[in-house]
Parts: sequence; C-alpha cells; structure tokens
Amino acid sequence: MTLLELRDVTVTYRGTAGEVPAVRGVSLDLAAGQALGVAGESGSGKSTLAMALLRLLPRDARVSGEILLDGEDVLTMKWGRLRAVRWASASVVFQGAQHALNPVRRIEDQLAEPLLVHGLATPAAARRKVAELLEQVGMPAWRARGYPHELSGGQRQRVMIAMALACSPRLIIADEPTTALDVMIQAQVLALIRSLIAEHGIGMIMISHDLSVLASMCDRLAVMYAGRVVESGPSHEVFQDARHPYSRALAAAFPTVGDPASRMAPKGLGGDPPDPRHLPTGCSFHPRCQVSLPSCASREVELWPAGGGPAPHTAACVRVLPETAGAQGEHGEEPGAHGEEPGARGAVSGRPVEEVQ
Ligand SMILES: Nc1ncnc2c1ncn2[C@@H]1O[C@H](COP(=O)(O)OP(=O)(O)OP(=O)(O)O)[C@@H](O)[C@H]1O
Repeated sequence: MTLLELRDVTVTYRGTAGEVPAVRGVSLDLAAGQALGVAGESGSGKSTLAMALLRLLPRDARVSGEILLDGEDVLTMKWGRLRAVRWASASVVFQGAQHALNPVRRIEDQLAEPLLVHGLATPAAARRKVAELLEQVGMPAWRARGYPHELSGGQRQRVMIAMALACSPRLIIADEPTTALDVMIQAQVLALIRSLIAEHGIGMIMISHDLSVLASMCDRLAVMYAGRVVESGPSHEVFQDARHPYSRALAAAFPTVGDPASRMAPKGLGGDPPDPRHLPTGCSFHPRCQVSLPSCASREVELWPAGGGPAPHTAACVRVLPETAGAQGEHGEEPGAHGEEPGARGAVSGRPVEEVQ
C-alpha cells in the first residue's frame, strides 16, 4: 500500500537574492513500511524536499505539485488537520536535533508533550509511555527524570528518536539524523533506527549526502542533483550498478560500509554543484560529466527505465535512452565515433516514466 506519493513537487524560494528553484518536479512513491533514501551533494534540494513533506518550509518558499500522505494532500490540508498529521502520522528527526531539546525541562515532560498535545494519552498513561519509549531507544527509564545536559549527544539524539516515535507515526522523515555524532555513535544510532522502523513497520524517508549509509539503511534510493531526481531504484542496484554518471560518482566518492579496501581509496567528484539560480542549459550535470554527449548541453532527459531487475529503476540520462546507449562521449570513454549521438532530437525524446516505488 502506498503511504506517500509525491507528484511533480516543485519548491522555489523567493528571497531577496532572487528566485531559487531548489526542488524541480520531483515524483516519488513510498510504500508503507518501506525506507527510501534521498542522496545528493550539499545544495541538491534534499532538506527542502524533506521540509516540504510536512509544510515546514519558511514563508518565502513556494511549493506546487501534490504530496499525498495516505491519499490526503498535505499541501492543501487545513491548518488544524496539518497539526494532527504532524507527529501523529508523520514525524521528523533533524540533523543535530538533539540541540532542539529544551535545556530547562525534564526529558519526561518533553517526551510526553506530543502525546498530551494530541490528546493521545492521559498524564499517567503518558508517563508510562515515556518509560517504554526510552527503553525502546536503549535508555533506562530513570533517565526520564533528568535534564538534557545530563546526557551525551548520542543519548540526546536517542531521546529525539523516542520523541519521533511517541505518537506511533506511519512515516518518519530523518534528515541527516546522525551527522552531528561521532562515528561509533553514528553506527549505533543508525542500527537503532533501522531496527525500530522494521519492528514497528514504519515508513521512512532518510536524507543524507552519504550514499553508502543510505544503501545500508534503505530499500530504495533516489539521487538528487540540482533539485531533480536523476536516478531512483532498489538500493543495491543504485549503489552497485548506478546508471546515471552522477550517482556513479557519488557512490565512488564514499567508502562502502564493511569494505575496508574501498575505505582506502574513495574517489572524489570533481567540480562543484551548480548555483540553482544559474543552472547550466540542458542536463544540469553535463559540465561535470565524464561521459557527456554533445547534445547534453541542450537536452534534459526525463527519468527513463534503466534497471535490468524486476523492481522499477529509472535514470535521467541520455545514456539510458535506447537510441544513445553505447555512443561515444566527449571524453572518449565509450566505444564508437565521437560526435553527435544517434537519435538526438534536441529535446526529451520518447516516453518518460512516472516514478513507481
Ligand atoms: N530559505 C532559503 N532561501 C533561499 N534559498 C534557500 C533557502 N534554503 C535553502 N536554499 C537554497 O536551496 C538550495 C537547496 O538547499 P537544501 O538545503 O534543500 O539542499 P540540501 O541538499 O539539503 O543541502 P545540505 O546537504 O547542505 O543541507 C540551495 O541552493 C540553498 O542555498
């Protein structure tokens, strides 16, 4: 059953620095109980997309498209309904969220708050639930009486995960949930998140710049570049057999979890992501692409079937189009003659696909 459907979601910031098209026409689906990882470099639009899901964007952001949570469009929901949906249906764990705890309130009061605000428990039942939540995240119940400053960073992030679980949501949005933690604690917190979502059948959207972490945590991956999804498919396929050159570079830029050899020589990705206010023409990735074709400078390709397996796998690259597969690139990596690729028509050709996950 589909838990979350994004249809052509576009977010533009209209600030003093001009219009910033941060997210451009993203369509993705998430099945109930499934984990989807959204990867991309800094500035690719991941956090903007995550915030848009629960309308948490600043006032200068304009959002269009559809964000259907259990079939209801978050973007057109009345304010009262949106308040109920936040926490109770979907909750968020942000990067460095542990700093969001109020330093002068006891842990138990902060953990009980969403339950009491949403009328989901009496004060006595909320207290029992708090003890249960702390145990679920591997902390003793007596910690409830303490204050945030008595906890380590990892413990505070565990409290935030407990808070996200408090109202038994069907969806958790985790935006770089472990970035502020040291490596050992990161691994523990990631393992905790993985076991909790599996145990409770919670759907998750996890945002990270680290494709290897996402591949180890999620069923499917979507790779964003300059505000667009450029590849989407089963985690193992996207991580080990990426079809978009950007996803391949991103996968090579990080060591593989559990593979000491890859840790020795992670390959960097050259150049910088584009300024969204001044995107290159054609494919936004073409100035950094090692296998671009001449027409990539003027041609932006829609997501197109790219995987060999049974699960949907799509990539927005001219290389996956049947008429250009095998053509030689500007850098000469592919066999064949250099020059204009066969079938290039100066625009998106053929039938693009809707994302189905
Ligand atoms: N409030 C804002 N006003 C104007 N532009 C913004 C605002 N917030 C983000 N942006 C711009 O939108 C683009 C996408 O930013 P976003 O934070 O969503 O990317 P990201 O992939 O999450 O990056 P990071 O990993 O660094 O958080 C960037 O160019 C960013 O500068």
